[in-house]
Amino acid sequence: MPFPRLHLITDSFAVARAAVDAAGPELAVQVRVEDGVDDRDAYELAGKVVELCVGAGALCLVNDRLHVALAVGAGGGHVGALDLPVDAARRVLGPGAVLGATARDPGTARRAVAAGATYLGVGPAYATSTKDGLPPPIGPAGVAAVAAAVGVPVIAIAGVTAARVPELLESGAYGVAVIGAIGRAPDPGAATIELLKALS
Ligand SMILES: Cc1ncc(COP(=O)(O)OP(=O)(O)O)c(N)n1
Ligand SMILES: Cc1ncsc1CCOP(=O)(O)O
Ligand SMILES: [Mg+2]
Repeated sequence: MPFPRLHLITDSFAVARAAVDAAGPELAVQVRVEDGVDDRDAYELAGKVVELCVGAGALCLVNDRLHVALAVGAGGGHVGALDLPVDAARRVLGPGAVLGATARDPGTARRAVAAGATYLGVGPAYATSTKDGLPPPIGPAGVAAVAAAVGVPVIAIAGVTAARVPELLESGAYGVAVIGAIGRAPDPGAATIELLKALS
């Protein structure tokens, strides 16, 4: 199965289940819990999501907490500027794991790939209310600058909707990552299908 173009970032098993039921192996589910959540709760959620994903052929990734990713047998993890450095994360996960890294500019992107990143989460592409404290959006042009600089999949993140997917693909993005477009949708399964159609 090719690397997934649609990445759902969530801390809800119900949302993950609806999206996996709709997308199966075309989906990556990144388990991302708030900083105040205990490792035990993160472990229990991630274990349920991994079981769901394995049964459907979907990829499960764990945000930040790579020890939890290893403990539950996830496909890999994602790190940003406040997490383990990419080279350390690669050593922790091992050579075969999927390792995502956050980048918003070509220099950071190149360094992350050189350090062992499998894919890059690139943004914030647009403004979003989901996460506070983000730097200014880089827009499709910023995504394009990163995509032109690296040879790994670029997953655009922040403010992503199905309507914005075409311009992101045009900019060179391989795929997208979303929280709200699926997680806050009245019907997460239908929202998942809408995003997959936009990505196809
Ligand atoms: C696919 C993807 N891209 C970017 C991020 C953001 O990661 P990070 O910068 O470490 O911020 P937090 O998600 O930890 O708040 C991501 N998680 N996934
Ligand atoms: C975790 C994260 N990192 C950069 S933006 C973001 C949140 C994206 O949420 P949404 O898809 O609802 O804009
Ligand atoms: Mg992080």
